[in-house]
Amino acid sequence: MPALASTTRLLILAGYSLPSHVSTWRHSVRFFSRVAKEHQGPLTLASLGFSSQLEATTGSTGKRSNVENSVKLTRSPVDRPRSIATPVVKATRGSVDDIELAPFSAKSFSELGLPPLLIERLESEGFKVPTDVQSAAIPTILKDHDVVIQSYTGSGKTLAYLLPILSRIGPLKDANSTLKSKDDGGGKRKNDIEAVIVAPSRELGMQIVREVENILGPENKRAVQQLVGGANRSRQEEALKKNKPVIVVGTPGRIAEISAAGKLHTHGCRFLVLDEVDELLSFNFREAMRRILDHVGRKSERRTVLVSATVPFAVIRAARSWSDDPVLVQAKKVTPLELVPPSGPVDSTQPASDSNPSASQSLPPSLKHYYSVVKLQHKVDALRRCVHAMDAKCVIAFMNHTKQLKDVVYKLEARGLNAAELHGDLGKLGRSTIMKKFKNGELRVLVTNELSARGLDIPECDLVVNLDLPTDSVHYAHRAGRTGRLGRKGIVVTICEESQVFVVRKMEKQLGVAIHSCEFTEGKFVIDGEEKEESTMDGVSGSSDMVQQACST
Ligand SMILES: Nc1ncnc2c1ncn2[C@@H]1O[C@H](COP(=O)(O)OP(=O)(O)OP(=O)(O)O)[C@@H](O)[C@H]1O
Repeated sequence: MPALASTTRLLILAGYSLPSHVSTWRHSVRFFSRVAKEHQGPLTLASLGFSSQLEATTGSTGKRSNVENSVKLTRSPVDRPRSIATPVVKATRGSVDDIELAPFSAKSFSELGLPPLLIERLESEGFKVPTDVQSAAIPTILKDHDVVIQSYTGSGKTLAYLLPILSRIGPLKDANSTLKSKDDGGGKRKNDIEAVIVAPSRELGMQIVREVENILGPENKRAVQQLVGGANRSRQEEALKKNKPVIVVGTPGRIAEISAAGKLHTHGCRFLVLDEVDELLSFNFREAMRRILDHVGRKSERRTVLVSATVPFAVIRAARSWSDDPVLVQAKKVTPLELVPPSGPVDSTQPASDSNPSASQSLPPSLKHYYSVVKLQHKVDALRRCVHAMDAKCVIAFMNHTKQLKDVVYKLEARGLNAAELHGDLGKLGRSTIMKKFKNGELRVLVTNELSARGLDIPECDLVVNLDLPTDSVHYAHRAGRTGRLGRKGIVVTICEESQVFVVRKMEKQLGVAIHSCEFTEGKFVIDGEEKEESTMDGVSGSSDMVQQACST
């Protein structure tokens, strides 16, 4: 009985009172898995016709029973399946008026069980409607589950984990939240940090800090402290001592360093977030990550959140060892980890197919992909022609080697394009100055390496160019995801040599997207062959729409 099975699975995750044989979380996962295996498919909240209104209830049971006032999802007034078709939502936030394809499903943040103070702050910052992944992740984390969040680039994963955290700790937390706080006699020391958020780059770390500060508001900014590498360490340590923040956000090396120096107390940490987790698993971060994981308390006593647009199976393995009965949260879908196939939930290294439909789930659907074949020595000129033909205003060009960036910048500037290089060898100040100039439109082209591929949120970016081929489809996805954020239109152009076209074709298959061949001649963007008509309608004209929108924001 598939319908019954699905409903039961929904009820379990949604926190409905369960029959006594599934009254504990462990039981429920086992039961859940059994039913889900019978049913063969992931849990879908919206498709089963439940609204995500949350109400306080008492008597929560099971492993998570330390949540005395837990929340439960209630049925919508009309108890029948709601359409899962993506609604067209007009953005209410000032700078995001151009959102056309925003993947929202819950109608408001208040439906998700967030405390009133936090909702007020969200509204004053212009956040009115949660995205799909936020609609799925917020109630799940509020229900005290460990999660792996996977959703395409620019879909709002940061707020998806920040909001449930801020509703449990810090100045905006739910006044009725009865989770043991550090002052409740929970055995924690006064200066213990309550949430540790780790990101692989300084830029991403700083971006997350800004997002937390925005939500907290100016009077509460001190509740969060950045601990990113490249910045003055003693100042960071001073700030920790003086401000006693509840949240720290930083890069693995710096967090590990300050922790090893005994200046950061994270043993009582209640939330550990690993953003861009697949990157954090890389060899470079191994030692620092080990230190962090060894000093954030027991996994049963904290909630662990792993996040990325690309989730290879290594992440699933890491989640199993670092977190406690985690679930995989995707937009409109929550799946127990034991049901995730060994190929991974989003295996962008394998061809997209019926059996691997999720390969394309790391890319925003609104993106258009093209490639252009040129000789090696004409690549930079092709980039220049591409920028002009698209009339793009905010362009990120990716290369593989830091040494070549400067040369490209010189060539572009010599042809009248404002450009700058961004890479890890620049100091923190230099990097942030360039980012500022790029964001405020002083620079038209940012020439960069893999450093900028992960997590950077520059909503105005209307064109991404691969001046060198990315090493694989995962890298392609993260680079491409710097444009087309939150439902905006975006264009990705890969400039390559004839001998590299087969690599583009391979990534096309793995990602499950069409990458059309194109040229830039006489200031025009020309799509080759039969693809021309289709793309001219919504690609070329789309690009000029996009550019106008980018200009107006
Ligand atoms: N509910 C919302 N309403 C309006 N804007 C939102 C909402 N949620 C997030 N945003 C904005 O959308 C943009 C993208 O969000 P975010 O950076 O969290 O995406 P992401 O999924 O983490 O992307 P990536 O995978 O590239 O890291 C940000 O500018 C953020 O402020």
